[in-house]
Amino acid sequence: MPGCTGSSAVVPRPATPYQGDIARYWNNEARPVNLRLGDVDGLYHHHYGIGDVDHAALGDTGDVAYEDRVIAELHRLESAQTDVLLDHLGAIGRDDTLVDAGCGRGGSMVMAHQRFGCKVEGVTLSAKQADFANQRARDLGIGSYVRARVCNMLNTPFETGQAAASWNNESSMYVDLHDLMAEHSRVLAVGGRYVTITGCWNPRYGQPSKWVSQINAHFECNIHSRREYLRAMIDNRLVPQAVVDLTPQTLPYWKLRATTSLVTGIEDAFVNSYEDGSFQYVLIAADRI
Ligand SMILES: C[S@@+](CC[C@H](N)C(=O)[O-])C[C@H]1O[C@@H](n2cnc3c(N)ncnc32)[C@H](O)[C@@H]1O
Ligand SMILES: CC(C)=CCC/C(C)=C/COP(=O)(O)OP(=O)(O)O
Ligand SMILES: [Mg+2]
Repeated sequence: MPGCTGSSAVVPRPATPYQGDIARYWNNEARPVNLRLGDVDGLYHHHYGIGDVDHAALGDTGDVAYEDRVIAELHRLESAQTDVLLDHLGAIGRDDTLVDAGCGRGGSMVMAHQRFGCKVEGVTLSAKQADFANQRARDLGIGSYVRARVCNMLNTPFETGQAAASWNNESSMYVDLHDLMAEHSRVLAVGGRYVTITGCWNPRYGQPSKWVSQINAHFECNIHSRREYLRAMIDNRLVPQAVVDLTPQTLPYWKLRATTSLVTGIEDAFVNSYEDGSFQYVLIAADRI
């Protein structure tokens, strides 16, 4: 993808036909489950939630406002997921630069800036997402800190060693992991921190299960195995210092989501694969040595 742009005015050519398809997927994506949750507080996520459901906050299922409370609770759990990712970035100062690889509509970037006060650079293949994220940053008065560009995460415009920390939040299943970790390793300062939260198939199961295949088809992505993450990191000077199995913590989110009118049809594949052990929801944090 030659160059990167901060707007949809000039969109660089995708590096591969596949990336063109992924750009089209996200340029066309407008699922209510994502927009209704983001409308709660203006933080728009494209990832899943973790944590216990606050059933007291949901109230009576017969209330006319019940589904609105479920939407707010699902969103709270998705923002809680971002907080756990940010907890693993280490000590970040106001003068640092963070990189969000596959930034979506920018909810994690806004939360990172709100927590650390620093610059957050995001890349996405989707011009629509980049424009949306940049408009949200302008609306919040943080446009000089939070910026999304249309750019391939495997070929970013960032200087070598520029970032104190970088992450993939449910965006690593669209690229080759060795290519990805090589680019993070280049952009990160020595001693910097890389974090990913991802769904990955469990090598103890053997191969991707039918549920994992359904998720791949649903999102046009290519879920990796947990071992591939660790191997690609270690081969690229990224030494894992935390590997956290978040599977038990994401199941409550999925079971609550499956009760709403916002279901997209993929809920059973996530619940079944998490419960049969073929698929895991994992956070990996690694130090750039
Ligand atoms: C499921 S969304 C996650 C968005 C965001 N990380 C979040 O947590 O809300 C996946 C994102 O990865 C981006 N993506 C996929 N392949 C990419 C690539 N090669 N370069 C840059 N972004 C990519 C998509 O454009 C999309 O924004
Ligand atoms: C854990 C894995 C394998 C995720 C694949 C990446 C992905 C599409 C995440 C959710 O995006 P979204 O929030 O747009 O999806 P949905 O419409 O289901 O909420
Ligand atoms: Mg979603």
